[in-house]
Amino acid sequence: MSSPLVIFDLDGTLIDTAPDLIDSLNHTIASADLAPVTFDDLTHLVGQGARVMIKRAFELRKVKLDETETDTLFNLFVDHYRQNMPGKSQPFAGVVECLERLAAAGMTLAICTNKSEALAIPLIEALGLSGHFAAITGGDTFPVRKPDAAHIFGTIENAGGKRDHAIMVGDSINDILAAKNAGIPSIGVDFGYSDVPIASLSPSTVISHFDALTVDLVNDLLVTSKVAS
Ligand SMILES: O=C(O)COP(=O)(O)O
Ligand SMILES: [Mg+2]
Repeated sequence: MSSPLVIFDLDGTLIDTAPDLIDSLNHTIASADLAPVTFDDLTHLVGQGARVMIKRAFELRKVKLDETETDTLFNLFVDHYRQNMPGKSQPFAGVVECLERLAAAGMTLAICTNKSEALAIPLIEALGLSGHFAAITGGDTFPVRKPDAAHIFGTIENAGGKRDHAIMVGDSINDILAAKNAGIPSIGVDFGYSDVPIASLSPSTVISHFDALTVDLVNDLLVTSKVAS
C-alpha cells in the first residue's frame, strides 16, 4: 500500500508570507501611484497568484490596468519579492514539527500552491524546508491551477502518490474547492488568509494549530473518505 500523501498549500498555510506579499504588492502599486493595501485587503486579493493579486489591487482602487501594464507590474513584483526573500516570512507555529512527525510515520509530503514556481521553490529553499517535500508545484506548473483538480492530480503524480491516499491542507477556498474537485479529504487551517471563515467552506475538518495535524488525524480522514466514497 502506498504511503499517505499530505499536500500543503503555501501562502497562509505553511508559511506566513502576508507581510512580504503586502510589502512587494505595495512597492508595485506605488509605481502607479496607488495607495497601499492592508492585511484585510490582502485576504480579498491573494489566492490566484501575483498577477491576479495585482489586477485585484487595481480593481480595489478602481484604476484600469491593461495586459501590457500587468506584465510590467508583475515583473516589478517578482523582482522585489525575490530580492527580499525570505524577508519576514516564517513557517507558522508547529509546521516543522508537523512535517517531521508525518515523515517519521512514513508519509510523503508535497506543496501545491498558486504562487508561481519561481517564487515558491526559492522561498521554501531559503527557509531550509525543501528537503521535506517530494514535490513542489506552483500556479504555473500545469496549464491549470487550484481550484482545478488537475493541479492536485499533477502534484500527486509528481510526488509519486495515489489519488485515494492523498489529503489537502489549506487556508482558502482554492484549496478546499480543489480538494473537493479532486475527491480527496481536506484540512482547513483557520489562521490563514481566507476572506471567509474556513469552516464555511466545509473542509473535512478545521485545525487552529499544526500541533493538531497528527498522524492519526491524517489516517482517520483517509479511512473515512474511503468509506464515504
Ligand atoms: O500566491 C497566491 O496567490 C496564493 O498562493 P497559495 O495557493 O500558496 O495560497
Ligand atoms: Mg493559501
